[in-house]
Formats: sequence, structure tokens, C-alpha cells
Amino acid sequence: WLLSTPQRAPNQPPYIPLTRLLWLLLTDHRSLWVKLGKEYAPVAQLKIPFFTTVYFLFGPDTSQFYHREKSLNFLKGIGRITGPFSPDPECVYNSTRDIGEAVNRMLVDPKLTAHMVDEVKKVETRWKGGVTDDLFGEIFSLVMKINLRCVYSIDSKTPDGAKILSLVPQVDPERIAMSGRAYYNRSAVIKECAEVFEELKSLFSRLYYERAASSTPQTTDGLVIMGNKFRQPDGQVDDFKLLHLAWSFLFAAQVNTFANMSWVLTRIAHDPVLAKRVYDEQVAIFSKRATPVTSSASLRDAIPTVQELGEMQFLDRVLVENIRVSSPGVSLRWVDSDLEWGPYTIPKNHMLGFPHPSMHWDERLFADPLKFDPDRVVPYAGLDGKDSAGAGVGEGGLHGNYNFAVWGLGRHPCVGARFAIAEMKTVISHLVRTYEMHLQDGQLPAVPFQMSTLYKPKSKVGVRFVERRD
Ligand code: HEM
Repeated sequence: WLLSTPQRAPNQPPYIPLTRLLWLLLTDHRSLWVKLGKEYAPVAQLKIPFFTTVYFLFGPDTSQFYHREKSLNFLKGIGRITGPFSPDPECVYNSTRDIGEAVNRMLVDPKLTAHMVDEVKKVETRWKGGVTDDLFGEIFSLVMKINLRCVYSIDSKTPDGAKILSLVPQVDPERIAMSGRAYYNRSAVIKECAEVFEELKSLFSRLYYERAASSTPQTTDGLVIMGNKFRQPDGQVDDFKLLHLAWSFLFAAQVNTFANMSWVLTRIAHDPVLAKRVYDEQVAIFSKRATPVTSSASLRDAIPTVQELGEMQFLDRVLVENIRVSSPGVSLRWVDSDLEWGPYTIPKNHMLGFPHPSMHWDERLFADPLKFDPDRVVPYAGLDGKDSAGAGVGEGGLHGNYNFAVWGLGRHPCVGARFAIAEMKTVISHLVRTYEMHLQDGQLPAVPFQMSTLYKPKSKVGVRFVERRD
């Protein structure tokens, strides 16, 4: 399996030699999944030494099956990678539905967008008339602050908020899984995580008890909503479960949102035509208000309503097209019982992966696939498996098009998509109405070699913010 193709039973899919994968990683990592898809679709297996065999299903032909199959276990798949570095290594508690419930409750809070804008304003005081030399770093901490404030009602400027902000990056599962230490010094990393989790656990529990007594059943305080789920008959909260849910939420809500928000701002700062289209849409939407908002000063101060966010349809297409181009993620699952796929049997207790680029960068669906084009039309494959003529990117419902998995599909779609869209639109809308943005070195940043679910630029991205004037 290292250098050549081993013998396999007729009902077993072909092997990808490990050397082939390594070669592509080193020489052409951006087209890795597209090339493997072309060579091995619909399914192939890869033996990863000291880990397990991973079966990869490639491209649009497998999307319906992969995303809807019951015996593909989402949590165990993710758990194999990040589990040891999570509060709950066995992943026995399925937090997904609870995250969805907590986060979608926030969307009805009429102050949600005002809180988000308030957090951006705190950050942008550092940019006025000036420059940030690390856009991605700034947006990482902005998204964390917004999520703490909007979901947990924790102000990052308080000592508790500051403590959480300093602890949480230390248990960022994506960063840990990408670091060499997680493999050659695993037990030390696990021990360090456990120490951080202890501190976080007592912090979250204390905050919960401080607030729970005076809260009402209608509360929109996410920490109280989460803690209330784990009240035991003696009135105590299971603080381990509260920690696991609070931690799962923070990372589910963080990694994709910050990276995509940063990439969209980078694109806007790079491309004046795109910037103008995004800005013109904002002007059109805000000038429809009963008291039209037209001057630069009033545009800067306007806080979008949730309805106005919904009207930002061009920005919507920009967001999803960016995810398609910039997120080379692989959806992971664990096989709970033997599976039949065409002539092949995939045995239980193995990992399955669906590399998104094998579909999102397939030239049959997306001409010139790495080109960022928010005006694209995508062939639409619905739940019935039938293709229709096509829909614009982002049209047809968040999780409706089986040729387009940017928000996940089928049994495990993204439960935070609406929240993420509200957050990205609110921040981008505010910044675009307030500033013209320019990339410091004028070039779209290069992306490094990496086996990550997200592309992060090779080096820091500097942006100049020039305040808009009438
Ligand atoms: C730009 C931002 C985001 C993107 C692109 C994104 C994308 C995705 C995708 C593609 C999946 C499916 C993964 C799979 O099939 O294996 C997913 C699942 C999930 N997302 Fe998101 N997500 C984003 C933001 C968020 C936010 C803000 C939250 C929480 C508030 C969240 C919570 C989740 C959860 C809990 C799941 C797992 C669903 C399950 O277990 O069935 N996501 N996301």
C-alpha cells in the first residue's frame, strides 16, 4: 500500500498508494482531491499507517448516498481526529441538536445585530485611518468575542471574558490536530488540554450558577440554556457536560466563520469591482428605509435588521461562492455497519471521507472551478436525485442542492448556518459601509501546503481601511 497497489478482494475498492497522496500533497496540493477523484471515483481506500483505513467517496455521484446514509456516524468520524483533545474523548454526548437550538434562539433576539456591530466597533478603533497588518488574526478574535457576547452573554473585556479568550485558543482542536506535537508527544498535549478544560469547566459552571437563579424560561442567555439541559435531580448541573457543549459550540462556531469572513474581506479589499457591487447593494437596501439612509455618516451608523440581512442576496452569493473556493474540507464519518456501494463492500469500523473539492471543484459542475464567481449557475440535484437546469450559487435553500455542500447536506447539515450568515453579513455590511478597503500588498495571498479543512494564507494579510466620506 505504500509504493504499489496491493491485492484486494473483488468487492473491495482500489487502493490509493500512500506515496501517490504524498506526492500530490507536496507537488500540487490544491488539486489533490480533484486529481484523486478523477483517478479513483467513485470510491477508493487509503491505508494510513498507525491509524486506520480511510475510504474516500468522491464527487457528485456519491453525494446523495454519502450525506444521507444512516450508518455513517458523524460524531465518531470527527471524534477519531479531535476526540482525544476534546473534553469528552469518547464523544458519547451528541451536542449537535443542542447547539442548533441554542444558536437559533439567538437569531430572534432583536438586539443581535446591534451587539455584533458593537463588537466590530471596538476592534475597528484600532484601524481608523490606518491599517491592520493581520486581518485573519483580528477577525479570529472578533468572531470569538461576538460569539461569547451574543451566545453566552460574556463580555470579553471582563476578567472572565479575557480569561476565556486566553484559554480557548489553547484547546483549538483544529490547531492541535495540525501540529506535529499532537502525534509525537500526544500524551503531553492531552494532559495540557485536560488542565485547560479544568479551568474552563469551573469558569462556565460558576457563571451558570451566578445567572441561572434569576433567569426566566424565556431567557436568551446561551450559557443558561445549555446548563439547564444538564440539571440533575439534586439541582446541580453536570458541569462536564456543560463544558463539552460550551466548548463544542465555540469551535463549531469559530473555525469556518472566521476563515470565511476573513477571505471575503480579503477578496473585497483586492477587487474593486466586487467591492463596488457589495457596496451598491448595501446602499440600495438602506435607502429603502422609511427614513432613507443615504449620507456616508448615516450609512456608517445604520444597524441592519434581520430582514435587511435577508435582502443582501448578492452578499449571500459572495459568501457561499467563497466557501466553495476557499474551504477544501473533508466530511468525515465512521461506518457503524457494513455498507454496500455499487459492487463494493465497505466494512464497518472504518473511516469514510467525502472531500468537498472533489465535488466543488469538478469542472463538469463548475467551469473554471477555482475562479471566484458569485454569478455562477450550478446544476441543481435535489432530494429526489434528479438534476434540474440549474440555480445560482446559494439559491435553492441552504442544504437543498446535492451538488453543492457548502453548508453540509442530508443527515448532518450545518446547524449554525443561519447564525454564521447573520454574523458574516452583519460584520461585512458594517465594514463595507464604513470603509474602502485595500490590500496592503495588492495581491491575493498565497495558500500554503496544508491538509486542513480551511485555507489560511501563507503569511499575514495587511489591509488599509479608508473611511468613506460624502
Ligand atoms: C462559514 C461558517 C460555517 C461553515 C462554512 C460551516 C460548514 C459546515 C459543514 C459543511 C458542515 C457539515 C460537515 C459534515 O458533513 O461533516 C457543518 C456542520 C456543523 N456545523 Fe457548521 N459551518 C459554519 C458555521 C457554523 C456555526 C457558526 C456553528 C454553530 C453556531 C456551526 C455548527 C455546526 C455543527 C454543530 C455541525 C455538525 C452538524 C451535525 O452533527 O449533524 N457551524 N458546518
